[in-house]
Amino acid sequence: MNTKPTFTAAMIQMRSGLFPEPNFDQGSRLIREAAAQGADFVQTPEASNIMQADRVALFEHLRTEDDDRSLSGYRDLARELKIYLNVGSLALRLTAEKAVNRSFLIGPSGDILARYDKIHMFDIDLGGGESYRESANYQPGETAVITDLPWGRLGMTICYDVRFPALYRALAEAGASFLTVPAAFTRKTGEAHWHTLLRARAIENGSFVFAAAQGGMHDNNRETFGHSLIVDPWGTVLAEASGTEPGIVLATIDPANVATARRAVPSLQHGRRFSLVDHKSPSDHLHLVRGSA
Ligand SMILES: O=C(O)CNC(=O)[C@H](CS)NC(=O)CCC(=O)C(=O)O
Repeated sequence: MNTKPTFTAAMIQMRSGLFPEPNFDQGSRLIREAAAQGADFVQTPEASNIMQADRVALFEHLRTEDDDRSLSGYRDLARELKIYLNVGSLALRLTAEKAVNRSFLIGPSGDILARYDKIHMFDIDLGGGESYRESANYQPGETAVITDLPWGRLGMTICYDVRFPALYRALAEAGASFLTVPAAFTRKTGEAHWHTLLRARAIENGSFVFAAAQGGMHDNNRETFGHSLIVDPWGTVLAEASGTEPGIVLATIDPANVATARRAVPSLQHGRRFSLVDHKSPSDHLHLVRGSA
């Protein structure tokens, strides 16, 4: 295994369809390719196992964590290739009514080192008839998760979580140098927000951001943005998929850049120095008279 101070990270861009088996074939082929190119850490996107809009069909294909063949297949693959594998997320059955959107960190032994259940549900009306109700099928997690890679600590998140900066600040304050944001961003919000949100999370937390993405037109009629990214703690994009095609992007990661960026701009240490006053509350009004118009 790699014992150098630096490592190679690879983002797998996918176009998941309606059925777990071909999705696993697509993912594992690209993971093998990444490992062949020297990747030590590989991430797959959100919904690596299935993208299915119809609830009945979705639940027909969902398995529990213990019975999921994609998960056991990815564990075997991590062991065979001796890589750290972040399966960005798998949809898994939790109960008869609810699923969970769960991200895994699998070690080179094939063991599951950490799991994270997506906290923030994408319940959105985008306009033009484009609506999402993730919470109708999925039970949100309630726990932020941090774990260890040989090269530093890793904070795990998923997709829409990226819009909630307090989660990333909590992970960075708990020691994360690497933040994972596997995603299935919509084309519309991706065009407007994807690079900005990911670079902001990297810059404000002095952390690497890893974001493997779904891309293109899926069989469930969803269109996703692609542009899988690796961002360094200074906000520089180290690698980016050029569009929506399935494939891999790689970058060499030097964990020392975390300390360098945080020394240059110590915003993590300068945070949380305020209290908040509501000018509508009479008792607090006086505090604001001087400062506000
Ligand atoms: O449902 C599936 O099949 C897979 N899961 C997703 O696509 C998820 C939940 S609907 N997508 C997002 O969170 C998009 C967030 C986004 O696009 C934004 O924050 O702008």
